[in-house]
Amino acid sequence: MPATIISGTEIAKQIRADVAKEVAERVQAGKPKPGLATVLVGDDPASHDYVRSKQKACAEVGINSFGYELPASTSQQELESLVKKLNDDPQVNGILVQLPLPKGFDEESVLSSIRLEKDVDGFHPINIGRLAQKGREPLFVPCTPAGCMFMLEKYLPKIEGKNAVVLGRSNIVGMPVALLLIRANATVTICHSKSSDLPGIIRQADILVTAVGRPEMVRGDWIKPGAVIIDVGINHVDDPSRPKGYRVVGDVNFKEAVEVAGAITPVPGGVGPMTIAMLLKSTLTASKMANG
Ligand SMILES: Nc1nc2c(c(=O)[nH]1)N[C@@H](CN(C=O)c1ccc(C(=O)N[C@@H](CCC(=O)O)C(=O)O)cc1)CN2
Repeated sequence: MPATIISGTEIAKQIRADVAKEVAERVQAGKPKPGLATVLVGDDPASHDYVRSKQKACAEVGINSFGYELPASTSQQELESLVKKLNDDPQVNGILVQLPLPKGFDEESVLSSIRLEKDVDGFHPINIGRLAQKGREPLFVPCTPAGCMFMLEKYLPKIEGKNAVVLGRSNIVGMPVALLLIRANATVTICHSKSSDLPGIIRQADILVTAVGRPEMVRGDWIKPGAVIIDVGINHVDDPSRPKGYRVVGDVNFKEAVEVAGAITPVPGGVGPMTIAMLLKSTLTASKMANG
């Protein structure tokens, strides 16, 4: 039997509706609207698209968004001064600096300059550090990993004791998702491009999260029958038959994997939409922390 398709689009729609409802109730009760500042540096087209989508999503759920677009020639100091100004702005509950920053910026320093209470992206080194430590709680968790866990928990009632394999070790996805899986009491293996015998490692996975950026790298015969697969990869592959000249595929060969897995996220329409839904949820949480 083919795998259940985990539709991020549908789950995200529900989360967005819940956020919209709560925002409307709060505004009705006299609370201020939540506010998200988006900071975009440079002219990377994908980053522009993502920030536009985030601003549109904010508008749809009643969150104010304040967009800041800076040229790639902006200095580190100018960027951090903007963040500091936003830290002090009571209308801004969350600050999102779109990543990656253009070459030459000290990303860690920029992320560290965001006030912890406004770090809705969860990338502040203190929030990440707390995520990595037992008994410590981050104020916010990075949005894509949070979205992965939300989907996983919906389809797998018990994560505890399962073998989870994370393919990829990026700061944005691989490492934080591995930390979240450990917190959920899974037995976690992180593997990457330098690991030997990737197919052998992946065949042990009851849960597989891929975030490696290699189009359709994971083949169907690498998958343990019944596994739950969360494919975070967004890879553009040339396809002259498509209007844009490319199609978007994940890190997993979907056609093959769907015949073996128990459940799988599609690309597009899987983890991507969850990233933005979790950002809206975190911005609402930040507003509640600030305004009661
Ligand atoms: N500050 C941040 N920067 C980046 C993050 C982040 O969470 N915070 N994540 C990614 C990009 N990203 C959001 O910023 C993002 C990526 C993909 C999607 C999405 O919905 N993708 C669609 C497919 C899009 C396509 O066709 O190309 C899908 O998967 O259905 C949303 C947000 C890096 N930077």
